[in-house]
Amino acid sequence: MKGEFDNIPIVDLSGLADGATEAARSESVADLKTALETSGFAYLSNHGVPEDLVDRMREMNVAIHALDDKEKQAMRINEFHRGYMPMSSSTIVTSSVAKVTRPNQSESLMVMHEIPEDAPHFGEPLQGPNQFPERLPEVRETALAYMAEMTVLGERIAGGLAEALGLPRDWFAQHFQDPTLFLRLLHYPEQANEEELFGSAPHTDYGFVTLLKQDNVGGLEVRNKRGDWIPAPPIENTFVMNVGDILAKWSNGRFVSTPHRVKNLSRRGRYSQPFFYDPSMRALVECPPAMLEAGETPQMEPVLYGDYLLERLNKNYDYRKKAS
Ligand SMILES: O=C(O)CCC(=O)C(=O)O
Ligand SMILES: [Fe+2]
Repeated sequence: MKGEFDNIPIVDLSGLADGATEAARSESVADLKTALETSGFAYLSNHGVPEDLVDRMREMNVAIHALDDKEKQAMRINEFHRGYMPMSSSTIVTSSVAKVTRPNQSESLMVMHEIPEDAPHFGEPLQGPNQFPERLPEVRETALAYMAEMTVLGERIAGGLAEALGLPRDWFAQHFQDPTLFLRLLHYPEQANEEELFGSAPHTDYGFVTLLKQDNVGGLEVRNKRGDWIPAPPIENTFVMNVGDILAKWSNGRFVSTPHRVKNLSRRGRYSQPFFYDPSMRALVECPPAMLEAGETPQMEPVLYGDYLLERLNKNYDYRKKAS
């Protein structure tokens, strides 16, 4: 049943790899389906992303946040949502989970899909240049390689999700031709243990799926139906995957977008790197009639993913509020 869970299952994704047997594929799809219908969260093992690349990305994340403030400010977030966000610059006011009043205790570098300057849509909302630290040229290279691998994983997962919904394997592909990709390189300093003060306040994610790598500090928690916060500690060689709001709507509520939060009460900094795999800005998100059962009606009005996303971003990030 939805929301009834006390732990987050490990789902072996080897069945989604190219060349896997049909039996292995069915098993991965079935396990993914159960996890996403129940908790909306899963640890993914055998995901196919090289661990040395994941480790290099983590090292870059640590190096970025060790830069001095001047270097960070030089890449301060631009109107295309790319660059450095200082501590306390986002408050998740759209959270349906809690009334969030205190800003998140984190700093981050937001990297998105690259747009060549001569691309016809360069300059449109969220289609502009990334910003990387001048002193660390390897960051760009590593982030782009990491996003490319994570996109392959996202595509595989989308194939599995389509099958779990009774749709053809490639059903989502048409909506991900120019996927909207976010790689957020986060640092949560040690924080005070105060009420309503979080590294990341209780929220659900906006998008399709989130694929998170965290270090070994811990502090991520997921809320079940009873209202208990279930810890989601790191498990080696896995990603934590969760369903975002747009996938929950798209699947007519089959998959659940579950509240989660982060509090870093350890005595050291915590580093994490969520990758958000989202549809093209122009994708029309509309519940596929083929997945509806007799008598079932779509719960959502069709929406352009780009419109939906911009509305959320404009409300939650300080740097966008003046413009909106
Ligand atoms: O850092 C984490 O563990 C989770 C971050 C998160 O929930 C988010 O960025 O949406
Ligand atoms: Fe999240």
